[in-house]
Amino acid sequence: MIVHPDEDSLVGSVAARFITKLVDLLAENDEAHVVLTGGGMGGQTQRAIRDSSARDTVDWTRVHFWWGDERFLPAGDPERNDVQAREALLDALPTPAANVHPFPASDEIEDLDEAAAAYADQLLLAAPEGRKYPRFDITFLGVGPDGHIASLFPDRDGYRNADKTVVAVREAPKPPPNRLSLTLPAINSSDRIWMVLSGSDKAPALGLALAGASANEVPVAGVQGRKRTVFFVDKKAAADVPESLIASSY
Ligand SMILES: O=C(O)[C@H](O)[C@@H](O)[C@H](O)[C@H](O)COP(=O)(O)O
Repeated sequence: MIVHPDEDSLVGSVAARFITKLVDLLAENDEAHVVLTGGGMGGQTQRAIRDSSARDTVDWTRVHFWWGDERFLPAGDPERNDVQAREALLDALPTPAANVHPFPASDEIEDLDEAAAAYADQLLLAAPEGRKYPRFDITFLGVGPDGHIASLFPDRDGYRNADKTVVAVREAPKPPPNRLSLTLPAINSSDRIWMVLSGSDKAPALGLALAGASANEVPVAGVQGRKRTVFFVDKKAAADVPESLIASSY
């Protein structure tokens, strides 16, 4: 857990760390796969990456972008996570369009379940032999006040089904009601999961997750990357975090 005094220093430091990590990953591998999130902190982090003076140290042509979830809306809708990410970051990068992998839009595939299956197919196409999804290097997640991550909300079925990589989400408590999301196993297949959250409304969810709440009640409690899982938070979000956990899990 890394605690920053305020939002600006939080997103600035996550952006710097992301750029450094990508440079290292691309020195070792031909490509890197990054999973983006929607929400306020996702957008702010993306803008901080775009505006970083170190941005051009990354060979962005070898980076692939995926999303952890999407709001099921028509292509180009300003509420879509991919539209927000293009505006905040991707449009400023030389990444080829073929490396950007948004979820289907509701005017491309009308049926939500078919759209979920289509994204699962896209993941499979990019997967190494015998796997269902690419090797995700870094997955960003925001966390809702109810502890949701991506579009995995509390007390719902189907998120932990290891056979599935993508789920159709209906009647989501956060608008819009129809969404698409990676499942928890797909998220947890990522080498690194970086959760970025700020504000006192997030403190109870973070406190519960760290106190051992079930992933069913507080989905963020089920997040566990293969190599590292880090919470990047501001002081307000860390209000209910025991002192002993701060920085020690980093
Ligand atoms: O589509 C979305 O809205 C998200 O992917 C969602 O999971 C978001 O990351 C959290 O709700 C946190 O959002 P904030 O950072 O705005 O609190």
